[in-house]
Amino acid sequence: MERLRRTMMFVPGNNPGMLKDAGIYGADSVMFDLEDSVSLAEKDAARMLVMQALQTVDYGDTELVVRINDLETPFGRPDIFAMVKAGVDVIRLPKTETVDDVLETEAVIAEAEAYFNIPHKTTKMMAAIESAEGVLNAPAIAKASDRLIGIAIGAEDYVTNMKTRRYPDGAELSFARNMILHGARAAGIAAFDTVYSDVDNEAGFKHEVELIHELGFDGKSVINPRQIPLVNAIYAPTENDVQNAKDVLNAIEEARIKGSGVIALNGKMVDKPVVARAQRTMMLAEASHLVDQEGNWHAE
Ligand SMILES: CC(=O)SCCNC(=O)CCNC(=O)[C@H](O)C(C)(C)COP(=O)(O)OP(=O)(O)OC[C@H]1O[C@@H](n2cnc3c(N)ncnc32)[C@H](O)[C@@H]1OP(=O)(O)O
Ligand SMILES: O=C([O-])CC(=O)C(=O)O
Ligand SMILES: [Mg+2]
Repeated sequence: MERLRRTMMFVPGNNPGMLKDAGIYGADSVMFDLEDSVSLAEKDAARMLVMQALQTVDYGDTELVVRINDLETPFGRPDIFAMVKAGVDVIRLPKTETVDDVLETEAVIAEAEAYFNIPHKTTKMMAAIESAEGVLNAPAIAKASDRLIGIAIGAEDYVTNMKTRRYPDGAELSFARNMILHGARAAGIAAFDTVYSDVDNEAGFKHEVELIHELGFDGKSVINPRQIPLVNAIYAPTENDVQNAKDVLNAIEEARIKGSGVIALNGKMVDKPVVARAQRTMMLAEASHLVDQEGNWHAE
């Protein structure tokens, strides 16, 4: 079954309390940060702390991601070696601009795996795109390595590069979001939306999540545990969605028995793409524990 990645929670790598408790809030993935939330003076200490957390804390089946410093900095290479050694699931490359950025990072990951006798390609990657150059290269970046599980937009750096700022309607991100989504879908990998920094603005956050859900993003980076249930609520199929999906699947089965690939259900055409969407709804409902294995609704 496809892995759910609705929420990926940033956790500053220099905060031992947050690192220890990061797994308890129900994020699908946690992302320990060694990059922009850590000051230069704390880079080495944060790397040690994150490594220790990965090796000692039980995060259950939460996906473990680390945002490293890029290889242009003196921290990038030691970050990769430490995280590969500690068994991180995914390394997130920040500020990715070109295919070469991905390939250079991948080469160091492969070197670290060989050095620590870890099977080749154990460590997955994701690339954050945070500039005009990166956005224009998004489709190629998404196809640059078979280690990539997804690409993400990093809007704070992106709007800075674009000489604008973030606005409530998100018009300034429209082109970048669409490039990243199309790049990801064309490569068959996941697309992640960016952080929403105004943590106390619940209405504004929900508005943004509704927009990115409608566009087709797999999920969103979050910076605070309070944002997690808000994303999950918008991504969860409703009981009505599940019923409709089941009706579609039953109707197409009836059509198949009659030797047809198309049938009308309540006056609407049901054919292959409608069936594919219904199957995805059932997959999401099952992965979100809203239905049992027979597809019966059992949420409270
Ligand atoms: C542009 C970029 O690069 S964004 C990525 C880098 N930025 C980050 O990683 C920031 C991460 N987030 C944070 O540091 C914080 O959530 C802030 C500063 C935004 C808000 O902090 P607060 O107002 O203290 O948050 P809040 O009061 O909601 O915290 C409630 C609890 O959740 C914990 N918590 C808050 N954010 C996080 C987090 N990101 N990860 C883990 N735990 C967290 C707090 O430690 C607190 O725990 P406690 O109740 O045991 O004391
Ligand atoms: O990737 C993110 O969502 C956070 C980030 O670094 C940015 O917005 O610049
Ligand atoms: Mg950034």
